[in-house]
Amino acid sequence: PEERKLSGLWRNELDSLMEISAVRDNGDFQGKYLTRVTLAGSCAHASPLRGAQQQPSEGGWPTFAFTVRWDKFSNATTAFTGQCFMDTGGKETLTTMWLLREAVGSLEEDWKATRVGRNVFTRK
Ligand SMILES: CC(=O)N1C(=O)N[C@@H]2[C@H](CCCCC(=O)O)SC[C@@H]21
Repeated sequence: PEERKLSGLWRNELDSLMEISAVRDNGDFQGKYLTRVTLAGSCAHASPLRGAQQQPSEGGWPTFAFTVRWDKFSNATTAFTGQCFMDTGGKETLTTMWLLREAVGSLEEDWKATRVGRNVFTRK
């Protein structure tokens, strides 16, 4: 099947940008996530991301997962997982769900440390 790879520039519904660099033969990739959303009013930074995608030999749309380390923001990390789809017009979308883990000061606060959400990305 033609290369169904995630490399390139993507934008989500919050207008955040994700740049995925070359996808290796084993599906590994890395890139940068430029969020437009800052929880504590800090300015936007590019955060490193690493992940891996499937490359199904029988065709079909690959699933993937990646993590973003929000290193210039705070001690937080997000794990995204999802699948790439193409609509009849040839437009690719990445539908994802994510878990955002923020650092909390004590085990007693652990209950409130993880958020879940959805993001849809289309090529920029
Ligand atoms: C304070 C802090 O850690 N962060 C902050 O203020 N913004 C980033 C992330 C924003 C993700 C929004 C979703 C998107 O852009 O698609 S949540 C953790 C990090």
